[in-house]
Amino acid sequence: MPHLSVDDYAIAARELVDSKVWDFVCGGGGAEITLAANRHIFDTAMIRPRILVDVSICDTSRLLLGDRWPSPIGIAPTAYHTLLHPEGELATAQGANGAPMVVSIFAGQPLEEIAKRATGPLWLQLYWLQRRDVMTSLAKRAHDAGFRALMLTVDAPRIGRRLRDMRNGFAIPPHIQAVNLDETVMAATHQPDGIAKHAALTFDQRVTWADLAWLKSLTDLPLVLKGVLTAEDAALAVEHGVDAIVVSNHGGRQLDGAVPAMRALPEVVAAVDGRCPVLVDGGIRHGRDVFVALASGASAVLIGRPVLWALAAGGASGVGELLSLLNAEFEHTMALAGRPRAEEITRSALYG
Ligand SMILES: Cc1cc2nc3c(=O)[nH]c(=O)nc-3n(C[C@H](O)[C@H](O)[C@H](O)COP(=O)(O)O)c2cc1C
Ligand SMILES: CC(C)CC(=O)C(=O)O
Repeated sequence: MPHLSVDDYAIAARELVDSKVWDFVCGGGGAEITLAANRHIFDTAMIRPRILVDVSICDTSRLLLGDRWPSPIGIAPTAYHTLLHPEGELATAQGANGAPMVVSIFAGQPLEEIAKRATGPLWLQLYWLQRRDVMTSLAKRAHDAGFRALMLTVDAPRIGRRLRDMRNGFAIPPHIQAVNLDETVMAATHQPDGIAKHAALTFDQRVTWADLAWLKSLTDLPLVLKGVLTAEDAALAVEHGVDAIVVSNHGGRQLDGAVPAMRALPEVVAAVDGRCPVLVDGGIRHGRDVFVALASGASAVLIGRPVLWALAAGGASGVGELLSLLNAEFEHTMALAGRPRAEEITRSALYG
């Protein structure tokens, strides 16, 4: 059966993936209020289509941090792709078909091997570890392997209370390893509730804005801050020299009750006022959602769980097909909305 929607990948993956891993991937924090709210915004957004416009060519490409992306869709950082497919991030990078991929600090494959299989720009995502020597070495390895940016995730000084994982006693199985970190850093991860335990032991909860200068000094790569949800923090991010912002609540996995990323997006875009690109993630499941995010002021979007579903269902080709589907849906929306160029996807494209 061809996969005609992102949901089709979820249905296919659910058949194949262990139920505890499924809950880890699909679950959120607390009562999953924010997880549901992320989706609700897209389901209620309505487009104002223009008519009698030449839409024979719709340009989906975007220039971001010096790279041309085939579409405004990138792959969000998600840990342990080897939980979903034996080749893990190698398959994802190959299947990206030119789309940018953010590699998680908890990737299951070595950065250098992922770089060899990459088809588009790679960014490396970091959590702030107490072991700064480990961060230094990761940043330098990413730079040397040709990664194009570093991303610091700032919404997880500790891990959200993920009730599904707690009820399941979920632990990362011993054969699944965050191979870019040494075993002493990772030891707690394989115990029950290990993700939260490991983060409590290894993440630095004392980090503040003043520390960003140190991270920036490690390489000449642009720094992207992921997990911004307010105008105040967006303004601080720009003041501290951040090169791009991702408006994100971590796919509803961290603070339950946090504002949906799409609702926070307009105030962040206003505060940034064109000084750096603003990306958004959380709940994007259709090319139409990409259009809505761009019309709300985003420069680009990142996709999390659907990539993992496609990886589980079809490896590299599954990921490639998923991204082609989302891009085709986005291009189709541009055409039927009568907005064939990026600059026409503005707030006026949305109702209300
Ligand atoms: C299984 C899983 C693992 C994740 N791991 C990371 C991670 O290692 N680093 C990070 O910054 N965000 C991580 N995230 C959050 C994603 O980058 C992204 O913010 C979120 O998935 C976007 O929402 P979506 O899944 O609804 O598209 C993870 C999300 C999931 C579902
Ligand atoms: C291993 C986890 C800390 C990765 C993560 O960010 C998540 O599960 O949301």
